[in-house]
Amino acid sequence: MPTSEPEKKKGSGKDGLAWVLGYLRPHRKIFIPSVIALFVTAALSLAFPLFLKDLIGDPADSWKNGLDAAATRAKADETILLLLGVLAVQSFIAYWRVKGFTRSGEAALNDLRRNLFGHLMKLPVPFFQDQRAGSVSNRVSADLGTVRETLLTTLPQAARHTVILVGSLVAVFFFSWKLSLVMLASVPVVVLAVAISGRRVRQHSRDAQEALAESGMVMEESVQGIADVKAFSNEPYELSRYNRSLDRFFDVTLKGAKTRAAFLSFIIFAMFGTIAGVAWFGSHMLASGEISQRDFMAFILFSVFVGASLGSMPEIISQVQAMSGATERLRELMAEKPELTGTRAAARLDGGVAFDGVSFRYPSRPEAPVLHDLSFTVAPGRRIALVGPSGAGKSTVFSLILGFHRPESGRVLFDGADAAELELSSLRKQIAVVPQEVMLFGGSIRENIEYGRPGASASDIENAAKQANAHAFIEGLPQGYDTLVGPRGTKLSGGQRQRIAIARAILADPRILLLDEATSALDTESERLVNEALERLMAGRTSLVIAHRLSTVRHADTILVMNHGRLVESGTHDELVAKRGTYHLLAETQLL
Ligand SMILES: Nc1ncnc2c1ncn2[C@@H]1O[C@H](COP(=O)(O)OP(=O)(O)OP(=O)(O)O)[C@@H](O)[C@H]1O
Repeated sequence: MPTSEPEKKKGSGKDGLAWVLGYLRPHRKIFIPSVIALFVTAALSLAFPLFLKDLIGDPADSWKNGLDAAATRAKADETILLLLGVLAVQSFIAYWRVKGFTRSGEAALNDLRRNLFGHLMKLPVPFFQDQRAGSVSNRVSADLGTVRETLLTTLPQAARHTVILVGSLVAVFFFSWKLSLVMLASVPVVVLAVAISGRRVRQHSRDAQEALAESGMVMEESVQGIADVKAFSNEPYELSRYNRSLDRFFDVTLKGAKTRAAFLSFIIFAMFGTIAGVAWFGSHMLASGEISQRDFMAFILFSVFVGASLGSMPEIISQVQAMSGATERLRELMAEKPELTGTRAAARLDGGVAFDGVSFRYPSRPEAPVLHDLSFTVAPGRRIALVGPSGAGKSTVFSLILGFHRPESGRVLFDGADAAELELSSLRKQIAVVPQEVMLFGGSIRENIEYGRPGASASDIENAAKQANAHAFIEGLPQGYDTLVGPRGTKLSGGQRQRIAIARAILADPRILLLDEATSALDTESERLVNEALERLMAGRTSLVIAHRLSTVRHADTILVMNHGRLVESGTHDELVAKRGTYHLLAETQLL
């Protein structure tokens, strides 16, 4: 994530928790009863040691005190029935609690996921250009996974263990304050250990998350570019890259594991060592008749509960800390500024486009100016060819027209109105792009064409395909319009993909057309079909074409010749040829 954004919210763990809990607010009607049920079941689980101490302790005491064995048995029968009753109630409530938690938690998480995705969609193009492939999506899904785990598993656990801890502590003091004091002697040591290692555990978990996301990114890059990977026989290289990132993850995890392992083993020793010590002290008290068998049993059972709850706290704390790291990153993402947009909705455009003294450099490379004081005017309905050597800035002109970037100085104008004042979405709806390398979305051909105007009728889609010279070949496919095409349309040829993109643009019915002509040659028939489709698409619309073919430039009303981000020549083909300047050179050397 770029760090240049001024508005970065660095929340504390508590803020992060409050942020996540904020998403639970709309679902409180289910969440709050679930929390209450959680406390009730936690409290009820204390009944277990309470009844158990009677079952185990009473017979021993009555035997010692010479009481009637039959009465003791009857009391035990009564106790077990009560205990089973409590367990049944506890299980019944637990069923609803788990359901309620899952329902409200997952609903809240879905709201969060929706909000995040909605916000991602609003972020400016440069934000994504500055990221490596998949890094945003990988990190978001890893972080959401952590938040989910904490919300649905760890927080309920924390609440349960807290209730059990407090209840058990009250119980141990009640049954023997003397033994309790012996037991509690170890608590300050444990608290200190938690305080010291907690921060380190948190840092390690954040590092581990990042390292894992990094390896996910390597996989994503390799999978996305699989054709190139194979073409260059670079599988071993990619494997070694993946291995390196896994090793890094492993190292970081191991480092974290050391802290956690040391912490856990310390806790285990302190905890169970204390219980053993207490049992020893208690048996002395028992021997001198200072405590009854029943109370001693109660004390031991509740101490085990105290130990178990305290023992689970480090895991809970480290998970909550992991969540606070995850929410911190998610909130940073939410704090990224959305795309700047004007407020005035662009009315139906005539199609006039102009650059007025536009200078521009990419924020990621501020040292390299890309456009210098570029000015040109395109009258509505005209056809403009942009030519120039590679890196001249032609695609950048398109990006500025689409509002992906804002000029550093100067203005981009539509029908004379400053683009900065116009609402981006209303503007983009009137612009269509036919890129050089057409990427089709995973889905049917119909859906891919419909992307130009979501909700278009089947007949509109077919008409668009007919005008784009695509209908015939689509009908020829076994599943026709329902044929599924891969994310990159691998099942279709370049020319076919282009005609689908043209059909999409025809359906969108834009006023302005941005066309990046394919450099790769199509066979003559395919090229004729594509050109015919393009002619129909361009008719009556303002078209800007990054041209690579002489036939295209010949038909342009005006040719803009760019070099090093400047407009060096403009005019018709004949005028420019006569000038014997840059264009002439480009045409001669077939560098168009
Ligand atoms: N996202 C980006 N971040 C930084 N620099 C960029 C970015 N995109 C393009 N550039 C740089 O801007 C300059 C102009 O690039 P642009 O893609 O507009 O040229 P072009 O004329 O379309 O070239 P080509 O015909 O090869 O596509 C180049 O020097 C390029 O390296």
